[in-house]
Amino acid sequence: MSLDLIDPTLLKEQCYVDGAWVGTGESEVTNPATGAVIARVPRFGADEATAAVDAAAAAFKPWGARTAKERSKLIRQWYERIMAHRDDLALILTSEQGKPLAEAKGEIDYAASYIEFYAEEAKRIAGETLPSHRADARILVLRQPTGVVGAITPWNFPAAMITRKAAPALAAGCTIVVKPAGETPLTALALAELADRAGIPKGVFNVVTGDSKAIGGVLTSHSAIRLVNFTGSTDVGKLLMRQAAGTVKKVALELGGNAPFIVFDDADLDAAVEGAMVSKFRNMGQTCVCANRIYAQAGIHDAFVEKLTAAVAKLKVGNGVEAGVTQGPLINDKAIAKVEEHLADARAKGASIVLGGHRHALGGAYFEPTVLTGATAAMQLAREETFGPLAPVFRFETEEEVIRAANDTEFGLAAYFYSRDVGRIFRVGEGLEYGMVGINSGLISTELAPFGGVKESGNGREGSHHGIEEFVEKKYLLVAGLDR
Ligand SMILES: NC(=O)c1ccc[n+]([C@@H]2O[C@H](COP(=O)([O-])OP(=O)(O)OC[C@H]3O[C@@H](n4cnc5c(N)ncnc54)[C@H](O)[C@@H]3O)[C@@H](O)[C@H]2O)c1
Ligand SMILES: O=C[C@H](O)CS(=O)(=O)O
Repeated sequence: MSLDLIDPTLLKEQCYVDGAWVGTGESEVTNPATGAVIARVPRFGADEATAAVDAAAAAFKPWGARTAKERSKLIRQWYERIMAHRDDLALILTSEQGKPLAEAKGEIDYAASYIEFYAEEAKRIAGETLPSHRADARILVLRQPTGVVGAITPWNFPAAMITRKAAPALAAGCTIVVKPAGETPLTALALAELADRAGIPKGVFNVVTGDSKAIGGVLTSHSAIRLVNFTGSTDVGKLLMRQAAGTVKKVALELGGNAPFIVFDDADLDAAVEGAMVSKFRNMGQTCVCANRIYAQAGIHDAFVEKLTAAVAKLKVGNGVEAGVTQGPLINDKAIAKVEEHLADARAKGASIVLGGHRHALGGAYFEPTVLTGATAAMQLAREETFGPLAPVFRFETEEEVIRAANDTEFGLAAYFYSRDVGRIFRVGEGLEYGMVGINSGLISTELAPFGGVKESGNGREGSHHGIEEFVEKKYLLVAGLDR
């Protein structure tokens, strides 16, 4: 089945290794909106993954030997080709992941923004000299590329989760092997095609699809891999961390979340509803930074629930390629089952459904955007990431109580709150144990900020000048004998 692309050659059904398209399509890629098979990609294993890492290792020294300006120019050319093919990339993304086309175009812009940023950052990776302890010696600190990067990425952002790693990696002089999620390989392969067209040398950027355990086993053990860069669930992140320990690799982890979204009595209620909508229902609730628990202070609770429900009722569920659709399908039946499990548990423990609460009449992987009230800490949805269009509202009385509740989780990725009290903004902003806090905004992600979490949400930072640190090693030279 072909997609209605302007450039059909962007739909790749082979892996990209060492500048060549290799393998034959065995694993089906399906459209979650229709269940139709849209492509077949190789089911590579350990041998093919090893060949990809060997290619990346062979390309590492030559790529690192290029000047920063040369790397910058090539990375910029990759950005320009992505933007030139934005609509096709968005259609491929929606077809394999399900998000509405408008959101997919937004993701392509967001993904490209990391490449644009790090094309420039490549020229700003500077070393330093430090005051020496000896008159005859000088201390020079170099920042050199870490080495070959093994990247494993999730299905919910098939473009951005790859460029958030590949862009700083290439900027630093690293080479990379990417294993995208089995559900959404086509976007990654299209990005590889555009990297090739941009003139990124062979072996620098490689994409392999297939057996995640076998490929992950190579990416966490091959001696040439110096950084394992993972975005996905906390459970898999812990597994990869253990596997990487065997060869003492650096590990950068962007893991699961359980975001609290807090609305105080002094909030701008309309702004809070707008923020809750974008934070909760973006990508049908399938983002790591989605509001997972919505806390409404007693004074505004009922008014907030009424306004939120009215906004949710306006969401349009359907195939993401259809005009006006704001909620596509979830990625698969397993995702639906998790939403239903959380819903059933919550209702059994006293929650009430205000809106939605059922599989959508469209069938398949569609689910009604849902609002619950009466949510409590005893419910599964308070402890686990729902990853679906389920908005549970918790009532609270005091600032101290809600900070305790918000922090009562092993996760620490994103948190949000709405208040116009400057003292409260600093007390709560500093008191929340998260890597990122949105204050009076439900959308916080940008390439200009260091995205990442604490606790069991991970340890890496992606974006801003901080995002280059994972990809460089500091080495110092002590140059002595300068008095002879
Ligand atoms: N913190 C972030 O920036 C961020 C961003 C997106 C998604 N996520 C998290 O990812 C999860 C959803 O994505 P998902 O379902 O794709 O996560 P997942 O952990 O199931 O899969 C992520 C990737 O890991 C691979 N994988 C799975 N098991 C593996 C193994 N044993 N060895 C090697 N690779 C393996 C998958 O094929 C996929 O490519 C959610 O928890 C979400 O919060 C976090
Ligand atoms: O799902 C995780 C993504 O990192 C969300 S965002 O697009 O960066 O906000």
